[in-house]
Amino acid sequence: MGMNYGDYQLGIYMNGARGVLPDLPMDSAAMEELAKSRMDPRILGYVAGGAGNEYTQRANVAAFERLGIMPRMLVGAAQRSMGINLFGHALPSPLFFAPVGVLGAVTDDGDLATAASSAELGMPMVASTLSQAPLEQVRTAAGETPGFFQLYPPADRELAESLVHRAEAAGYSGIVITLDTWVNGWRPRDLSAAYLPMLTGQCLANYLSDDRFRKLLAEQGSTDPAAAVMLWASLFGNPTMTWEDLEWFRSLTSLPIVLKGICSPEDTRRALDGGMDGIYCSNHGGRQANGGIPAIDCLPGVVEAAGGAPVLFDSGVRSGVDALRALALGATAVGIGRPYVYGLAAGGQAGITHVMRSLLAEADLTMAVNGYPDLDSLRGSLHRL
Ligand SMILES: Cc1cc2nc3c(=O)[nH]c(=O)nc-3n(C[C@H](O)[C@H](O)[C@H](O)COP(=O)(O)O)c2cc1C
Ligand SMILES: O=C(O)C(=O)c1ccccc1
Repeated sequence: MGMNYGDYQLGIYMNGARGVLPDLPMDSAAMEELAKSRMDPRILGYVAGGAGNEYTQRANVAAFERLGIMPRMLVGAAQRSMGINLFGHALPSPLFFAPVGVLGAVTDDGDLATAASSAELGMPMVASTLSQAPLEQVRTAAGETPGFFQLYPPADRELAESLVHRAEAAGYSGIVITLDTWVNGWRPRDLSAAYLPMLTGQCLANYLSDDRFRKLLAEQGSTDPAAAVMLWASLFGNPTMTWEDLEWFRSLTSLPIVLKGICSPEDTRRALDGGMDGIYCSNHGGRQANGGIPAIDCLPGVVEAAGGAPVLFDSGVRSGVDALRALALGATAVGIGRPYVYGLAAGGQAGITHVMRSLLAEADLTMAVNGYPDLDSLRGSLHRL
């Protein structure tokens, strides 16, 4: 008899039958509450907060509730498959770890704990440029599971090249270039605490360990930590980038490149015409711009314009059912963001793994109940409420 991800449920009930309750919460909202009680208030504000009055952040989540899955009976869905193929990699599930740049500020080993969960679950991690452990160590900790490196292209092109070449050498399977964070959005929670983790020197390991960055630092005259932070701040973003730079992106690597932060069909076509290999539809969880469109409402247009190219999606996924909704709208793979960060804060690596297993189990059981044995059959099953 094959295994289904939903079997995680049975183990929990069996434990209960011998008097053992789960030591971690069973849904995203409860996990978030527990994490909040265990987090430093400034880190909590950074993770939980978003742009402006956080309308877009809330709307991202709320928009999922308007999408209902039609149940179909007597389909014989005893075995479900959630496997996907992404850039030639056969993956056991469609979930992945969205890039989060302050994992190392949540717990010292946050990046490595996430990578260890990635190894354990076969679920790819998109490793952020802003990590506390250098990208090489993160890759090693992810073991056999393929992973992607998320690049914030710095203003210095040689530094960008150096980071990409390091990612290639370390064994990453592709590069995710984030386009929506050239400047930091207006974030009242962080402003009230006057707190940005990177400015206290956290999560800059990829820069501090980089030959090009160190050369630039040496040229500045001072190599003390404050000077390194100032150099980082001056190089981090590059708001002058335009579509003209796609050729340069393409020249950086022969690995697959995915552009993150695309929400419009026009931009989707432009990216693919310019030689990009995939699209990552996301509004950064409402952290960057307020007053936007819920990301899930942008997904159908992006999928259509992508014409079969892989479409990754994140922003607002809080349950296994939300993941199914995004897959039913045509996403190839679904990124989990804040929920696994709360798992990390509440329970370390075991907390991350529990969050991901719970999402997978809920998705699998919902497919079983509703009569969808695989992800292809889910397509077109959504009804707008
Ligand atoms: C604390 C935090 C840090 C993040 N850092 C990065 C990052 O370094 N690079 C990036 O591309 N996206 C980053 N993101 C955005 C996530 O990849 C993702 O788009 C977002 O979390 C999705 O929204 P959700 O978590 O509300 O579902 C970050 C998100 C959070 C919550
Ligand atoms: O917090 C983020 O979402 C993020 O990715 C970021 C990166 C650099 C500066 C500010 C925010």
